[in-house]
Amino acid sequence: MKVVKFGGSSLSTGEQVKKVVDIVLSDPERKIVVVSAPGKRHPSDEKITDLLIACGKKILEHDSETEILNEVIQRYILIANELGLHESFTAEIRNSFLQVLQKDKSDSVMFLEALKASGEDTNAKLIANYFQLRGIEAHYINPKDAGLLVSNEPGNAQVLPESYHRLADLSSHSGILIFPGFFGYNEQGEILTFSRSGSDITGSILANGVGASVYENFTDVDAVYSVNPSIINQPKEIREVTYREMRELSYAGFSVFHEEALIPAYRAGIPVHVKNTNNPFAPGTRIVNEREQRNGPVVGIASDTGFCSIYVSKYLMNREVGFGRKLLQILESFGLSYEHSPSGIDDISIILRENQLNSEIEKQIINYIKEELHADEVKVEHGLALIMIVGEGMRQNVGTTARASKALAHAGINIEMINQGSSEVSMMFGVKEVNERKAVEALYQEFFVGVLV
Ligand SMILES: Nc1ncnc2c1ncn2[C@@H]1O[C@H](COP(=O)(O)OP(=O)(O)O)[C@@H](O)[C@H]1O
Ligand SMILES: N[C@@H](CC(=O)OP(=O)(O)O)C(=O)O
Repeated sequence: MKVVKFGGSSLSTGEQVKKVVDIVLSDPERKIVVVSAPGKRHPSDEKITDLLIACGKKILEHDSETEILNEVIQRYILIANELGLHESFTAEIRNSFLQVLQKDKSDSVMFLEALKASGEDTNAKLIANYFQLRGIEAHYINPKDAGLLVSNEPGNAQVLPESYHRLADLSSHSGILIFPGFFGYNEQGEILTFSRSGSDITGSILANGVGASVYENFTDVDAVYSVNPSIINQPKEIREVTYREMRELSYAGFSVFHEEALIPAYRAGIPVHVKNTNNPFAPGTRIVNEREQRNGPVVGIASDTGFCSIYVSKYLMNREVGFGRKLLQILESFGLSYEHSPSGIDDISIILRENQLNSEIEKQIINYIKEELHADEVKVEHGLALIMIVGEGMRQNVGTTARASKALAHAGINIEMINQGSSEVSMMFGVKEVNERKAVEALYQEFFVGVLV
């Protein structure tokens, strides 16, 4: 049995939904279908989820939501009409949104959670309806009825372990099951969403629960590319990548697959296959436990912006017991999470996402570290991009750091920091954000041009 997930880009129009249904029907193993809300039809379009968030904010600010709400409803009606669904169903769509808007707003966060989830929920109902119109036994499945329990973390929910055995029952359900992605329910029966793009996570959880033979993730590109295609035109495709490599690449910027979506599939040993809805016969990319090392040490180069570093130096820091702990405790007291912490004998840098800071918090942290830890110097550097080169082959291969540093030096890029992950499958370079593209291009040239991956 296969679990198949279709992203928002695969469901943005009626034409796209028809392709999705054809793909599902072309393989009888494709039984559980996870769907996102309709995504962008063209680059300047808006995703339904973004429209719903904007709509919810208007309501909570007592502003008029009518225009955005109509836009949302019209998008579904357009799709429903393209698919030839019955008029009574289009009326149902309108009513279901109006019902969500009637919900209690005293807890604004939970109200927004329910509104966000209604994008996937409505789409799952719509798609089930279209399967039925084509004469196929298909059922919309509600995540609460199926037992998808999640933690109480709005916009960042985590699956609760007891979900898995409950979800296992889906495998004995008749027909094709259409399951809305992106959300589950807490123990009180309230809706909570995963982090953005989290339908990938739903698919992986279901694949684990039913013990699928494969989790197919359909999107709008032929494969996971070795580098973000918006930086390099037509980059090399990755045929096979390990869970560990993909986890690092997703974390570091490969938005094609959600960074949290690998773990459930990995734990159950289920391969993930990324494929293109618009070109389903392309081989795609397989995410597996082990792969053959054929084409050099690096499988992919990811990058992301929006980081800053807190640099702390103190003479003889290495001899001071508990220095690192105290420093991290200060960050914890401000509720900050950190990404990396490269260190030397007398200094340490803590890399954070800079959207967690503002000038006031920054000032307080600097003073706190100076006073509590008697640091010689504390400074914050903004506008950093992190470039991650990833590959299992880096563990056995000597000289990868040297090649990468040389390539960056040739391109005239100053490396602000280097950090090699303890797993030795990744190496991170911090550069100024303005140099992100140039750095990725230089590294791509070094590790991929002329190499078959
Ligand atoms: N390394 C990469 N390989 C492939 N696509 C990538 C990569 N990095 C970023 N992307 C982007 O991810 C997009 C697909 O992800 P997303 O828009 O979330 O799809 P979906 O709507 O299917 O969930 C691609 O269109 C591409 O622009
Ligand atoms: N619709 C949700 C969840 C999701 O996974 O969407 P997509 O498949 O379009 O990335 C979001 O936009 O976050």
